[in-house]
Amino acid sequence: MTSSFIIRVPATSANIGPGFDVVGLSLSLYLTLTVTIGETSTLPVITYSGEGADEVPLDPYRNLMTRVALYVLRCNGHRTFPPDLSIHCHNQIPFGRGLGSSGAAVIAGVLLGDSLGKLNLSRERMLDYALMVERHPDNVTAALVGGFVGSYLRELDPQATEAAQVPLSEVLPEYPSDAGEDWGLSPPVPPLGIGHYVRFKWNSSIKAVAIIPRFELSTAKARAVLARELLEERSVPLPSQVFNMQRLAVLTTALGQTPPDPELIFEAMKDRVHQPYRKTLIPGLPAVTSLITPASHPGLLGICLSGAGPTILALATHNFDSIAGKIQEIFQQEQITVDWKILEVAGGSTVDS
Ligand SMILES: Nc1ncnc2c1ncn2[C@@H]1O[C@H](COP(=O)(O)OP(=O)(O)O)[C@@H](O)[C@H]1O
Ligand SMILES: N[C@@H](CCOP(=O)(O)O)C(=O)O
Repeated sequence: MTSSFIIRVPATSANIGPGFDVVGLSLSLYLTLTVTIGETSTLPVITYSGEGADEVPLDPYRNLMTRVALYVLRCNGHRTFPPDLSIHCHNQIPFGRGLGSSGAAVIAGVLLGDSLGKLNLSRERMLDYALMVERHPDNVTAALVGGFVGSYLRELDPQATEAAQVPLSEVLPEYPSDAGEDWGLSPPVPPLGIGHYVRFKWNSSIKAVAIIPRFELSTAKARAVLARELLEERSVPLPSQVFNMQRLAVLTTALGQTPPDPELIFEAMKDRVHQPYRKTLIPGLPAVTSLITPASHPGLLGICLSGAGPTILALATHNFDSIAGKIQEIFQQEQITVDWKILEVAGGSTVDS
């Protein structure tokens, strides 16, 4: 007899300008896993359609989602995947564009491990597992709980801090193909309560226009440039930190107000902590964030880089075509082709039978 269930995880846009590694917004593009147990095969069979289908590994010991699921299972006393497992993934979230595809894959893996092991983990505990893999909380928290979310990593005691910082290679090891199910050391179990979060209000008249360049920029690369630049200056200058904190404090309330105030939000979505350092990787970014305003494009509320980029996120209540058209024109001048989508703020991840 076969049984099946469906896991659905939304895309996310992190930072929203000043909230680097702090805020995330879940968006209506989804990673959907249809999981079936009872179709005979020894190893899990993964099939894939949609975004990334031509590049994602289908080997369950190489695929990010199933490696995370195996991590969760092994931390909870299961040696490996249950037999006779097949997983079909349909993915609408483009890879390496700043729309949280890896965060969604990590959350899908945690939910998969939880369901396969019948673990009944709480959301908070699921977040602990996700944070052992993706160590900035903004994307994974918003993907798990949905909405406009702020989060921080808790100050843990020294032992727990060490446990939460074990190298990623120990959390998600390379599983040797000839080792059967005996993979040696036990996996590092996450300490309790690594992250805390809160959901902010969101005015439902606000839509997210995602302008998605047709090139990939890995988050690792976009974080490396940041590390390099900041290393040279030693730290983010204090005036830039204050600039961002002032804006973030206003933004988290301003996006829930009725009616939304374009002047307030446009200024509150500016950033001096990460976008200036990333402009070398995203030609057109300075022009996009300076040339289009609520005065030139009524309906526009604010513009920022989505996550680590290269996608641009424009928040707006109307006039979506003309806002996206102008951003497309700026990218065209840099010989960059884009696609764009109008997205809603989504609910959190779900598992349904
Ligand atoms: N559904 C998925 N299944 C397996 N791996 C995925 C999936 N989605 C993303 N990934 C992995 O994450 C990488 C992209 O992550 P990242 O560079 O953080 O960009 P972003 O999260 O902004 O899309 C992909 O190249 C792929 O290796
Ligand atoms: N705060 C992170 C967010 C990365 O988001 P992604 O969608 O690009 O993975 C960062 O800015 O590096």
